Amino acid sequence: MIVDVAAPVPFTVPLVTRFRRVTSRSGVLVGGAAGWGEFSPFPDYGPEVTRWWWLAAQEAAAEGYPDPVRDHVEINTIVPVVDPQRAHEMVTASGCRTAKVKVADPGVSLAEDEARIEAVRDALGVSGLIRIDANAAWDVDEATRAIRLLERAAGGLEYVEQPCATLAEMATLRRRVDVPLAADESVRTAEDPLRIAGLEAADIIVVKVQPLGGVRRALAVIEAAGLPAVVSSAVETSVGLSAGLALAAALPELPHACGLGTAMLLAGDVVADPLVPVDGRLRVRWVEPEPELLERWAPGDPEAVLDRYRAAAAAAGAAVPEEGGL
Ligand SMILES: O=C(O)CCC(=O)C1=CC=C[C@@H](O)[C@@H]1C(=O)O
Ligand SMILES: [Mg+2]
Repeated sequence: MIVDVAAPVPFTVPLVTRFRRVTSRSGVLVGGAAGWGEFSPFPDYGPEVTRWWWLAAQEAAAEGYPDPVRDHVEINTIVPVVDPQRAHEMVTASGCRTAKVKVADPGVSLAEDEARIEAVRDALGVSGLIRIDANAAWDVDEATRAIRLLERAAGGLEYVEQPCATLAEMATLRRRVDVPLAADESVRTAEDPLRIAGLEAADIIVVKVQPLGGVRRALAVIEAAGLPAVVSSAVETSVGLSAGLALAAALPELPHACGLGTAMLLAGDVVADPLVPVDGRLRVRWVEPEPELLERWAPGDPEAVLDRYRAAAAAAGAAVPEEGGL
């Protein structure tokens, strides 16, 4: 698939809080006949992985998105590893009824995770939902112990996201604890969800559009897995978030809040009216970057960013234009 567009526009936007060991998000925006797409893989990925992210951007630009079946999507707020007071403030300010709390970060104690979760419960009230994300940090025994403690601190958990690294561990843990388990890092290729379902390793799959190569591919993966999906962002600008919003809007069933509330983790955005949830929901709409904002967020080293884009395109077996503007 080759897109008939102006050349890709590189950007770098700082994060307000360090997240996933990065302090800024860099990538490329690509405009086409159907709209705008974002290519923003995390820095540690090589072309064999980033080619999927490239395909997602091309889909948005060239084909656009499937028709939505809903006009709003319920959103969870995200609580990074911050102190309890900050966690409380973030949840209150978000207006969301569901919060996802990061836990088990290296060097952070379980007691600190408990205190953060208690603050989140206080901010949400009894009717709110709390999910936690351990990013594969625990083995089965550690996970069993931590989940019992953190479930008590939360007064009930909606689910635990990727407690352990492997599907075998997840399957064992799932038989030991009552809390539902969600697979995130274990969902990176189209085959993964099928294995998860087959091994009964998770109750829910977390799905991100860019790593799966686009909205249509993600829809097919979810259908094949036969598990409820939570659509999450890859901490993108509002252009990338709109691909997640399109996926969430097109899914026949959407029983959980989606992880698309990450615009506020960025110090700025490329669109004039960013996709920030209002009353815990995002209205389904598509966005366009503003030329002045693209200038503001132009990277110090645009060639380095564009090189990654070209390498991804080459890995995907396509050619991309070298030069141009908006
Ligand atoms: O799910 C959300 O609410 C927000 C997105 C989010 O948490 C993540 C996005 C991208 C990379 C991650 O480390 C992180 C996650 O692990 O889920
Ligand atoms: Mg996760």
